[in-house]
Amino acid sequence: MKIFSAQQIYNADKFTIEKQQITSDVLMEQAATKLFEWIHARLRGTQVNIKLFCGIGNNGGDGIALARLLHEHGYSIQVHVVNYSEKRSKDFLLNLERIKENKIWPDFINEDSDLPEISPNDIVVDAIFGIGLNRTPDKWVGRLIQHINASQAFVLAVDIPSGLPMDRSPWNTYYVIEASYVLSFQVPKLVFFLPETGVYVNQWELLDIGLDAEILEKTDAAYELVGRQEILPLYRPRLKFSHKGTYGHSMIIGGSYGKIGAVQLASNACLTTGSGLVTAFVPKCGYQSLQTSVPEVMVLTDEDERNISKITLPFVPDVIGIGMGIGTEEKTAKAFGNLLKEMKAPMVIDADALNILAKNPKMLKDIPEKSILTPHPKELERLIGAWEDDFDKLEKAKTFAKEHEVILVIKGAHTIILYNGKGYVNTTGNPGMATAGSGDVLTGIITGLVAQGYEPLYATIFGVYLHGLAGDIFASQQGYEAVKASEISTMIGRGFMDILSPPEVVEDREKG
Ligand SMILES: NC(=O)C1=CN([C@@H]2O[C@H](COP(=O)(O)OP(=O)(O)OC[C@H]3O[C@@H](n4cnc5c(N)ncnc54)[C@H](O)[C@@H]3O)[C@@H](O)[C@H]2O)[C@@H](O)CC1
Ligand SMILES: Nc1ncnc2c1ncn2[C@@H]1O[C@H](COP(=O)(O)OP(=O)(O)O)[C@@H](O)[C@H]1O
Ligand SMILES: [K+]
Repeated sequence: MKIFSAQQIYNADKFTIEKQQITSDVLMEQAATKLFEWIHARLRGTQVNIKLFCGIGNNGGDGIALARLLHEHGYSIQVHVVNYSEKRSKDFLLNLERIKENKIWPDFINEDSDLPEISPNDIVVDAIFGIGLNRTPDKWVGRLIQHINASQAFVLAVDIPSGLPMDRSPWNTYYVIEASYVLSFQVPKLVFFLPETGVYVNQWELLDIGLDAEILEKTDAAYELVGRQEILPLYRPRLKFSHKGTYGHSMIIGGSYGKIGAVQLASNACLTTGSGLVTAFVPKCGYQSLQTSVPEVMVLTDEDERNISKITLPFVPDVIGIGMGIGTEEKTAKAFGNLLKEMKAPMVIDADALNILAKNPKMLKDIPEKSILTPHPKELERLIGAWEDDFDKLEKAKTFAKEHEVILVIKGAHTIILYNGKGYVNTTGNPGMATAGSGDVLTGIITGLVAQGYEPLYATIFGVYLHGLAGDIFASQQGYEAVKASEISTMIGRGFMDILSPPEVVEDREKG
């Protein structure tokens, strides 16, 4: 699903109005009706105080129109107009007139007004600012936002939590609504998925307000949200008359004394994802434990006992996954540098192999085309330098990925994959996966998919999704705390089954 910028949403808005020959207030009414239906389906007339805080732009207009619909259906409402500017939008004013015709008299909050009381049992509708926010809210509006956040009431944000800009981190982190739930119009917003801004969102859901399909289709979005719908077409079925050679030979290179488990995790995940053959290359000390723990994996050893010092491959693998537990010793860095020069097929580069690259930027030019780099935030910083905020990070990372022609995976709660100027935002995974070795499993999964013939970009998108899904399935059975990297691998098979199962079973995963 495409993620639009604010400007693209305004364009889609305008296009819809022109093509469908409607007026803009009709679109607002559609939006308000969808909001109303969502609330009504859950409350079913329950008597609870609904306090609507409405700005003076179109987000506020949505709020006012919603208030009218709630009132018409017998709900107890109070409308507070947050009067932060003289420049009221046309459709806000129209809806203000309509609500007055219904004998509802909003309370106007200005700079010197007392803040209205909010009980923890109230429902607050946040329609103060929408996607039009372009500067920090005034102090008194900020105080109101803090007052709402302190109320403990359920806060339903319209379109986007007020105070959250669409294209940068907030100017003042206290001046942003901490929404309990966000009902967002038509398309997801990038800020929902970034660590600095996603914290204000909690849960979100999209409402289809009828923006024209043609404009949604033809707009090129810089980011795409990856759900099951995007994943299923990437799946490559296993063929009846295939053999293990059909599914590729993966090489997993890594480990050092005390860190052989990382290779074990990656090799096991690689096999479980379907790689036909897997060979691990480790320092001598890893031989026995690997042979015993993952019997399906073939093992080659370095001449060095504790570290990788010279990588000699007796065959040409289809793909190499490298870096887990490998360390950053001088001799290891040299061996990795030589391998980069020799290898033509794409590699999946992780962990200390990334740290070696960061320390030796000259090596970057030797990375095989369409290789996949999987840094966590600290490793990313070593590669691309410090950033100002999440948007700056994405821009810097995009530039890096383009310059070196690699697929860059920024790992996190919503892992983002960058390639050739475009971003793919993952939707699976959970905080249980913040655990030792879960990155090693991801490297194994992606390597296993490349081995089977998935295009590197698709292998990455599919692999990141599958990894998170396997973690989600495990967590749904045993809870977040019990998620261990090795347990994620045990659910890879269930993950595939989930991806291939009929849609109604997995519908709930499409929400945030
Ligand atoms: N296509 C869509 O998705 C539709 C969007 N609609 C609503 O329209 C909203 C966008 O409306 P607007 O463009 O009117 O913008 P907002 O309602 O977000 O903000 C109102 C205006 O306030 C001004 N402003 C920005 N930052 C400010 C600040 N810190 N202090 C004071 N004033 C500030 C700006 O001039 C802005 O246009 C969406 O979020 C959505 O709720 C709906 O009405 C229907 C259609
Ligand atoms: N809060 C979270 N929500 C979802 N996924 C997470 C979260 N924290 C970590 N992960 C995932 O777990 C993996 C951790 O990788 P990494 O930090 O490299 O672990 P390690 O180095 O221990 O192997 C990544 O795929 C990341 O996206
Ligand atoms: K809002």
